[in-house]
Amino acid sequence: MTAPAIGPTFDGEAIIRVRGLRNSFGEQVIHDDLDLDVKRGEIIGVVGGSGTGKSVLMRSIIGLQQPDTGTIEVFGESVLDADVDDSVDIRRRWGVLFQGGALFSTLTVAENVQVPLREFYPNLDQRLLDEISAYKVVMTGLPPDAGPKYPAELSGGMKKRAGLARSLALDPELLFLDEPTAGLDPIGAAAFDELTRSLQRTLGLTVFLITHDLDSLYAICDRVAVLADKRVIAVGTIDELLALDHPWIQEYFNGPRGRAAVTSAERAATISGA
Ligand SMILES: Nc1ncnc2c1ncn2[C@@H]1O[C@H](COP(=O)(O)OP(=O)(O)OP(=O)(O)O)[C@@H](O)[C@H]1O
Repeated sequence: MTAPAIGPTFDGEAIIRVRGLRNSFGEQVIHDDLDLDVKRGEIIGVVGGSGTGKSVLMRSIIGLQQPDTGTIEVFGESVLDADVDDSVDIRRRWGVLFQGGALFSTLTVAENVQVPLREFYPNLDQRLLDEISAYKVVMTGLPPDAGPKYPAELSGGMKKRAGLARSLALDPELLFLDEPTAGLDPIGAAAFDELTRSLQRTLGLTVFLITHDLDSLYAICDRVAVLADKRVIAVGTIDELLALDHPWIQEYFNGPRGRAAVTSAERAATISGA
């Protein structure tokens, strides 16, 4: 069964297409008959209560979690049936920022950015690796002298940017971000949102964004997918979701934090339009 179709009919190209996904750990069923389409070029926010399986969904899509059943296509290719060569070709085209950044603590920022480059292009010479990593560091708003620093020498916001720089190392078409603004103060989080939006526009990225941050949803997401009851119960713009009579959706978007996010989004729109 597909998720309720709400809002405009989806007629664009699906860069991610998930059908009938089921994931379980022992007796615990996380997803059951989950469907989701992600359109090329959009920022899709993925929300849901804690433990509803947002990260497991992302891990399934990127091939780190073998589902019980279902199909997952990315770039029109089946992720689950891909042979080793196809799998490398697919993985080369996406970047991932895991929850917490997951930087290698014993490597500098530049070396962290070079990890995927070395993995996928083992013959690149060191000068080129240094040039590419320096470019990615600056692209994510870090000062150029951040390259030789170790993660422990960076602030929380800088670590996130370093993780983002690494996820962009291979010039991906598709970016997976798992709670990128968690742990940042509101100003740092807003700056990271702005960076995500600007990179998405400049580089023509599609972004799969798992977040609890209502401000991020309002500020940068084109559509939002809601996980509940083991599946995606609705996908649409926030206005479209607000029109649905689902208790979790109403509580989430219309609760005190949701209303505060609307106010701050309206304020930001007024300032940028002034
Ligand atoms: N490798 C694993 N083995 C067993 N259970 C797991 C494993 N990975 C995830 N789970 C369980 O699957 C459920 C969904 O986890 P997941 O991390 O996807 O939730 P989430 O929606 O991302 O939550 P949060 O918003 O708190 O990060 C949780 O109950 C979690 O304990």
